[in-house]
Amino acid sequence: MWRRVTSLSPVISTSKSTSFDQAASGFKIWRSSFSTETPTMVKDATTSFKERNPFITFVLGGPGSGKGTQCQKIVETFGFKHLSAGELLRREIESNSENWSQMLNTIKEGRIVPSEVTVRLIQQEMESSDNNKFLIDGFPRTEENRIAFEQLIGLEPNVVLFFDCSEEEMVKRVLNRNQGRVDDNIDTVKKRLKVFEILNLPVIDYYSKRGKLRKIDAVGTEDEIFEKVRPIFSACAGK
Ligand SMILES: Nc1ncnc2c1ncn2[C@@H]1O[C@H](COP(=O)(O)OP(=O)(O)O)[C@@H](O)[C@H]1O
Ligand SMILES: O=c1ccn([C@@H]2O[C@H](COP(=O)(O)OP(=O)(O)O)[C@@H](O)[C@H]2O)c(=O)[nH]1
Ligand SMILES: [Mg+2]
Repeated sequence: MWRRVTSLSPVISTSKSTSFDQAASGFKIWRSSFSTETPTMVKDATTSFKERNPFITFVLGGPGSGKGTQCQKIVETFGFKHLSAGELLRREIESNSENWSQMLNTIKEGRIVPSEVTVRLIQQEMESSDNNKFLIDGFPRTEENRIAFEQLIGLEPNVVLFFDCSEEEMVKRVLNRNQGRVDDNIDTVKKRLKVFEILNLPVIDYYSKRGKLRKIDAVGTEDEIFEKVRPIFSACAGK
């Protein structure tokens, strides 16, 4: 029997700290290649980006909960710029960028790429965009991701969407996705669900306590779900 992830005990039983270590493991050497100092040029770009007063939405939910699908609809209706963290990482891998093989292995195992990498990619996309309304899809996936974004970008999201979906439905959707992704197989999906529960739910809880979370029941047709999403943006976009 599958249950909704928000009330689910781990699919593979390990302690929280063990799983966190698993999710973060393998990055010690990789991590050490990143400088902790922010170059002056980057600081200037970040300062001017903040002055643009962007509208930032984080879009969260387990694998297959429909984040990308609903982001597409939000883009069409409300004109946001869609940044999928997973897509940005996949693009990096395809372009054979530095650390591409570690990124690929991390994704294959359903673990989380170091924050510095992901935040840098998101930052580049936001700063080079003419659009000032952003949907950041599939990020932050961990508390560490969240804190890194706040520290490096110096901003918090205006709104956080959470697509709440049963595990049964998420597994079904991921296995039918047919996009040739290395992580859309049953073994990796189980790991991703576990990483979602242990590392992502605390982020969702954090934003819930700060009054920023908009939880959406993600079971139903794509259009039915979008009708629940629409009022959240109509309120701020005047549509
Ligand atoms: N409401 C829905 N009902 C059925 N299938 C859906 C629904 N929303 C999305 N899908 C399909 O499920 C798969 C996963 O959706 P996607 O938007 O990629 O999810 P996520 O980005 O959260 O992993 C895709 O093949 C998509 O077409
Ligand atoms: O901020 C992120 C976003 C994604 N990923 C990795 O990229 C994979 C695919 O993410 P995506 O958001 O594309 O998957 P989805 O939830 O949409 O199925 C994740 O399982 C992680 O391994 C990551 O490490 N950090
Ligand atoms: Mg997606």
